[in-house]
Amino acid sequence: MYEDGIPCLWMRGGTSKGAYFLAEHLPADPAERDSLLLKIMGSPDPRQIDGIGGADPLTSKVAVLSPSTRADADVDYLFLQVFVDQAVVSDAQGCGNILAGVGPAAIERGLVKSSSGITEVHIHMLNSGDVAVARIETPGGRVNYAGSTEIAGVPGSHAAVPLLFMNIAGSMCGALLPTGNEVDVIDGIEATLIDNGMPCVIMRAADFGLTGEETREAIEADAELKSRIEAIRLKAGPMMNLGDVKAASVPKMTLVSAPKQGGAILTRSFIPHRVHASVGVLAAVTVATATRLTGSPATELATAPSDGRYLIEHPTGAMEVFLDIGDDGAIRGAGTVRTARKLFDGRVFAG
Ligand SMILES: O=C(O)/C=C(\CC(=O)C(=O)O)C(=O)O
Repeated sequence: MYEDGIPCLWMRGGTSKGAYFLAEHLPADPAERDSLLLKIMGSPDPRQIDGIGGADPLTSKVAVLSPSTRADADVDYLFLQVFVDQAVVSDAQGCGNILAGVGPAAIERGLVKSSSGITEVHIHMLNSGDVAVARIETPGGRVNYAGSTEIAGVPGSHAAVPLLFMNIAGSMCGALLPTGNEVDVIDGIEATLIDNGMPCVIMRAADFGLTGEETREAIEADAELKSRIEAIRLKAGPMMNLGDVKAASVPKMTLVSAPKQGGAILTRSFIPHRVHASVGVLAAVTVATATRLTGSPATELATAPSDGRYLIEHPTGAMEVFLDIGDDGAIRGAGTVRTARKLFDGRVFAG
């Protein structure tokens, strides 16, 4: 049935890359769909040599788009993480980086009608049930990818894709603080279990003997550190209402330290086994949110900005996220700016 290939847009969204499909072009049955996606990406194989995946979790991602089932949205977006070296496809998280390509892809595919100038796309994120708003440059009704916006972790400059999130607390865990505590202790380590768009476990890098400035490669080479962090993750999963997370890509294990480049806080994020080359969008929003608690390890290390603009430092620079904080101190919304680029439009073959 798929011998003639499947229409596929290969796009960079923020600091990630992924395959964007229309749901109507994929099997409706999730098990059949996932086994097809594993073949397309070339998983399981650390090199993904027989597929289009980039042998890194950040380049082994899928967006499935369909007409929106909600009156307040233009398009439905299901995010799927295709594991590189395991035969696993997970919908247990969303992805704010791949989200940056959803508006452009929906317009390219005719799912969303463009305006001349800026097209505002309301995106129903199926993984969490929340709606995000993306503003896409569409001069003359065509998506424009060129521009002067730079984001850390991506060479060059491109058209800005502002993203706005509302009511994302408890996106996958049911509550901002799923255990009801600002701090829990797991295996002797103080941790904030929190979800403001992304389930994260936030711990001090110093509690693992790290400065927080170690490279992605150095951290990944430390097998003992990785196994301590994985043991904590497996215990945190059920505490966060995520159940058994052995085969899930969440929670993200985030080590924090005092900022080193004038930002709000420095991060190293396990996603969950490899270390992120930068930081996830919704993960950055969640870390910024943790710095506003009273007792979190993130709070004591952070330098709080006065204007709601949090620079979340990461291995390749810093990501700015904006928190819209009400007079009562509650976070009403969050935003960031990403860029996206269409890399390839064609048909992909599953073999
Ligand atoms: O955490 C990951 O696995 C990678 C992500 C997630 C993301 O974007 C987010 O947190 O919103 C990414 O940077 O693409």
